[in-house]
Amino acid sequence: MIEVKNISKHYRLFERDPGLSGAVKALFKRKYINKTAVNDISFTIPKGEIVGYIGSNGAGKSTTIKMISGILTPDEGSVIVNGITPYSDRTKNAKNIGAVFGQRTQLFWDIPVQESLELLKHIYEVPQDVYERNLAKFKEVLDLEALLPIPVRQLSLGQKMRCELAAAFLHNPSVVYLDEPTIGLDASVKIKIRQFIKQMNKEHQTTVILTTHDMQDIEELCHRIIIIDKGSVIYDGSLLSLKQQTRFNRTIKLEIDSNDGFTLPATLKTSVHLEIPEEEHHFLLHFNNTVISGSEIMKEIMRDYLVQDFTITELGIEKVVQEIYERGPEHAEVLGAVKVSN
Ligand SMILES: Nc1ncnc2c1ncn2[C@@H]1O[C@H](COP(=O)(O)OP(=O)(O)OP(=O)(O)O)[C@@H](O)[C@H]1O
Repeated sequence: MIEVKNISKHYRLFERDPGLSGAVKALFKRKYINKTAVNDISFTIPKGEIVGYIGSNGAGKSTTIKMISGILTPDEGSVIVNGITPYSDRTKNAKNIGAVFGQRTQLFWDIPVQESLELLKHIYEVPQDVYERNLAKFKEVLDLEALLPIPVRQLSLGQKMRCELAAAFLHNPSVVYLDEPTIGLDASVKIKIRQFIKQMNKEHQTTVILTTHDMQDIEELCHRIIIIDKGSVIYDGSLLSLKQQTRFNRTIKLEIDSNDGFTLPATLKTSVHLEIPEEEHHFLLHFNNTVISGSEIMKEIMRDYLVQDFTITELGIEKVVQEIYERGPEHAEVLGAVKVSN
């Protein structure tokens, strides 16, 4: 169980006037400004949940994760993870958690992966039988066998990431923080990694906080997402409800046999948004399926037009989230996708 209560983090930044005179002035008098990276964030994550923690670049994701995992201390507020305050009790906290932080490694650069894992076994005091069982499983699910004799520095990005995940889950931690675990990886490695996270979560009830810009990761792994923007939570809820609440969550691609163009029937004007793409005789109709169904729309259109073909697609999460990022928290209400939790 993770309880985050009203945490904020401000960075103190050194500010210098431009040019040579600025550099000289700064030698004698330093000017600082405060930058708020995380602003009064609260949420609770029960045991066994996989939560996607997402936001655009610089939104404050890493800063939040660093506070929850004990690397940084919040300036205000508090964090409790399984009864422990992570930044106050770092040693005890380390035994309970696993982490993969993007480009950084917890494996030893110059020695074979197997020896790195052995060392971590001792550091985390993992019983031999648990170690052997886990290693056997990791070999199978992450396809590790061939990588174990190789030093980390000789591994490709995807190979290294598979080993990092094995290291993060080696001691059966109750909470795992994953910061961009699939960044830059090819599709087959991404699939492997997602399968592995799912399996570990299912078998051990591992709580996972996943930070990623890859919306496929979110779609496949997380029922709940927390979206932050400019340091504040702008959405905390299910992925499904985010999609449903978005202004348009479906699109009909329509091909009609008409040289006179296409106008929306009056009955659809309030519920359907028409987009006219470059392609001749093709039209896009955006709508929300909780307001009007695709078949109702098609019935109306077929009264006036000869429809050659049509397809209905669901709005991908990329689009939903992109719209929220672009509009920002101040416009999120218009989008109808906001449920602020704190
Ligand atoms: N050590 C630091 N010193 C000063 N400012 C920092 C520091 N770390 C982060 N920031 C600033 O705090 C804000 C939040 O940064 P953070 O790294 O938490 O964002 P993020 O959501 O993880 O971004 P990204 O997706 O790009 O990794 C940014 O404006 C960043 O410039």
